[in-house]
Amino acid sequence: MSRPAPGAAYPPRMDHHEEQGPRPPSTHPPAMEWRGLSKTFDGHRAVAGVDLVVPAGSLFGLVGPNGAGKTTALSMATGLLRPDEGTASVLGHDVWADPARAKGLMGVLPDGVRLFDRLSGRELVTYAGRLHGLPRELAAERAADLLRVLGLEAAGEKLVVDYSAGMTKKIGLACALVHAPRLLVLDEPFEAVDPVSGQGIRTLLREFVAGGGTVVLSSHVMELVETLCTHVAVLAAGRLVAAGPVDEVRAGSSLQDRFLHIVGAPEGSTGGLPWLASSSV
Ligand SMILES: Nc1ncnc2c1ncn2[C@@H]1O[C@H](COP(=O)(O)OP(=O)(O)OP(=O)(O)O)[C@@H](O)[C@H]1O
Repeated sequence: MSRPAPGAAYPPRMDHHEEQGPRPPSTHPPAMEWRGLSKTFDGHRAVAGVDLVVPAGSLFGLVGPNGAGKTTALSMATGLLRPDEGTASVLGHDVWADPARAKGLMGVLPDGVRLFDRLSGRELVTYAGRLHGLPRELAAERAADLLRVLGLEAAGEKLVVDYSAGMTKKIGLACALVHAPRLLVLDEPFEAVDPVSGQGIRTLLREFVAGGGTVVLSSHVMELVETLCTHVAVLAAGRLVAAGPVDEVRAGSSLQDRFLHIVGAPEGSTGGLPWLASSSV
């Protein structure tokens, strides 16, 4: 799809109250909807009025350069960081006005997960299930299933503090899945994960969507987003600069090329560090 004018919201923001009257109740609310989400840190607008609609049943990739505001936006949208302005809803439930309902529908893998890492992996996933109200036996059964599917069975009794970075990511994903949410929000779920596990997670996410779920994930790996996701949004400097079905956003190019074009990557040599050349010593 075409790139909105710089600073423009996607989809175009409409004042329903003034122009359209109150929005009619929908029987099929989007899986996630952001309206005017904004956050400023120390005078820096990390997220600047972002509107986004995530259709139910989509596998939605969120991409953008380092510091673009992806984690900040996802944190606001999942109830981890209060927005300065704007709203976020999950399947029609406002995340900040009705947090218990919205959070019950969501499974979240935040960036830099802070886990109860003095528990074993099995205990942690079971505990996450209990926090979501699952009976003890069911939580334990699902924890066993998730450890198996994510290749963590052998490490199930090991303390999470002793897990590698990739194992920690996978146990965080297991915690996000244990209550069978309708929407998964995953901040860089493939970071530090080995290729075999990565393939397993791709399959798991596809099956989750085939079973009626929706996934929102952030990633820096364009090939992964291009092959896995149905939709993509590009954030740059806190603003949404493109969004839509992957084929529309990439517009005949690879997503990588389109991304570089959209965010305005510099071309050619950096020309900046001549002292790095071996020949200079
Ligand atoms: N707690 C904070 N205090 C101050 N500034 C922050 C804080 N969190 C984020 N920022 C700033 O907000 C901006 C957006 O950061 P954010 O982590 O959301 O970006 P990102 O797109 O997730 O980046 P990356 O791809 O590197 O993970 C950056 O300029 C960052 O320095």
